Order: sequence, then C-alpha cells, then structure tokens
Amino acid sequence: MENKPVLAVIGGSGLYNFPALKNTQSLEIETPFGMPSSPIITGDLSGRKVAFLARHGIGHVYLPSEVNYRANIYALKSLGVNRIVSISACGSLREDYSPGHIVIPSQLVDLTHKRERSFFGNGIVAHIGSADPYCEKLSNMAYTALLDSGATIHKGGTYITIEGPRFSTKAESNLYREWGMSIIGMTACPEAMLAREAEICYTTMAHVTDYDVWHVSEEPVTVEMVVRVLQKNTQIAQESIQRMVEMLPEENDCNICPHLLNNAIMTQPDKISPQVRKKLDILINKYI
Ligand SMILES: CSC[C@H]1O[C@H](OP(=O)(O)O)[C@H](O)[C@@H]1O
Ligand SMILES: Nc1ncnc2[nH]cnc12
Repeated sequence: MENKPVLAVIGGSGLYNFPALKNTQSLEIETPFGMPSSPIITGDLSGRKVAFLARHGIGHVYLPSEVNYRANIYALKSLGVNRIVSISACGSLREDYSPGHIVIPSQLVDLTHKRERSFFGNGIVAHIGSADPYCEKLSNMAYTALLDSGATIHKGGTYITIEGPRFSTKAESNLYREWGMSIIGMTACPEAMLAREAEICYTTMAHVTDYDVWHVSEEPVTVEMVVRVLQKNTQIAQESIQRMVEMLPEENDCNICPHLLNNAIMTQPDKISPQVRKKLDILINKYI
C-alpha cells in the first residue's frame, strides 16, 4: 500500500486527539465488523505518516465493553498499519508502580467475558498463539522512546483486564495482587489479541493513574484521579510517540508478529466459503 502509516496510535481515556499531527485527513472506514470507535486521523509526524484512533470515541462515548475492538483493528489493518502503540490509563497493583509512572506491560490476564474476541468463527477456525502477547521489538522501542521523557518507566509487568465498567472491590484488588498482577485496566483484552490475529505488532504505554483500591494510605480510584494524572501526562505521551516514530525503521523488521497466522488456521481451504474469504481477505489472503 502506498504511503501507509509507519505507526498507529490508539488513544485511551484522556487522549482523544493528537494535535502534533500535521496535514491531517479524517477517514470514516466501514469494516465487515461495523464502524470503528471514531474516524481515523492520519497525518504527518516528524515527516512520517501516523494514524490516530480514539478508543472510546470522540467525547468518550463507549464503555470498555462497548468499544468495537474488531472494527478498530480491522480498519487500521485496512490502511496497511503493521505497528500499533496503545495509550492506556491503568491502576497500579504494586507499591513501586506509582501514579504518574508509565509501564510497558509484558503479559496479560483476561477477565473480560462479554466482548467479541476474535475475527474468526462462522465458517473459519484459527487459534492464534498468545504466550507473549506484546511485540517485544515494538515494546523495546516504546521503552527507549519513553526513557527521555523524564517520567519513571517500568519495563514489564502483567496487565489484568477486567470487564468493568465498575472499578474493583478491595477483595478483588487484593486477589489480583496475590495473583502477582502489576496493573489493572479494562481495555487491553481483546485489543492486543485482535492485533495478533491481524499480524500487527502491538505495544502499550500504560499510564499509572491510581493505586486501584487496595492501598491502605491512598484513596480508592475515581474517574477524577484518572483524568487528572492523564492530563498531566498528555505531553509526555505525545512527545514519546514522536520520538518513537523518529526511530522506527521504514519497513517493519519484526520477524514474529507479521507471521502469527502461519499454521494457526485450522479450516480446510475448500471448506471456507467465498463470503468468509471476502470478509477476512486482508487477514488471510497470504495463507489461503
Ligand atoms: C476512565 S477510568 C477507566 C477506563 O480508563 C482506562 O481506559 P483506557 O485503557 O482506554 O485508557 C481503563 O481501561 C478503563 O476503560
Ligand atoms: N484502577 C483501575 N481499574 C480499572 N481501570 C482503570 N483505569 C485506570 N485506573 C483503573
């Protein structure tokens, strides 16, 4: 695809646009899975093309359970995107990950239960590997880009995804701590897993906004806390993405994520209907 974006940014709570993008275009992209959460804004950043999508929609109109994660990832794939950095707010489940810090998680636990979690089904079966759900190469680049931000950065940790929209009880929060979870949020799953099915490198800059509800000397999380910390970190988020864009090689040199569907599709090709082939063409045409 001509002049495809070198990177897509999915902005979460508190990050609904990317003012540093120049010469922008707003794209309304319809997908076989419906409409994405917002128009996709493409524009130039440090002379390179970048795409931006607001996960919860403009004006924050979708609950974490209502976000059309499939349409979001499919629409980005249709633009030729092969790298995504997600910006998320999260709670901390560890003393040493404090509000204001930024975490590049390395693992995921999925407690969500009412979301569409796969592009496959209805006539085509695939089982994607998710042992290491985040792209190591892209995560390393995000980490390097953040090191110059002045914020405290933590590389690694497990992000537990809850269904929400309510925040956790103290009993739940303490349970997740006993399980060894590091941070908590409501959106990483299925977004990260769908990016894998679409063979897109995916990483997260998770901005710690609160200590969830377990901390004995800190107030339980509120929306006000999340917004306040994210507002403080907005500039850091945008500048670090700019640094990341400047260091990306033009061609994606990851040798894992672009091949994730290799050997994952179980269905015999002659059993896949023309309709299913058409619907998933941009994901499966290399293999079928
Ligand atoms: C506004 S607090 C809860 C909300 O914030 C996080 O969203 P995102 O990951 O899109 O930044 C969290 O996951 C919840 O959806
Ligand atoms: N404590 C928390 N729990 C779930 N999602 C969050 N997003 C930000 N803080 C959170």
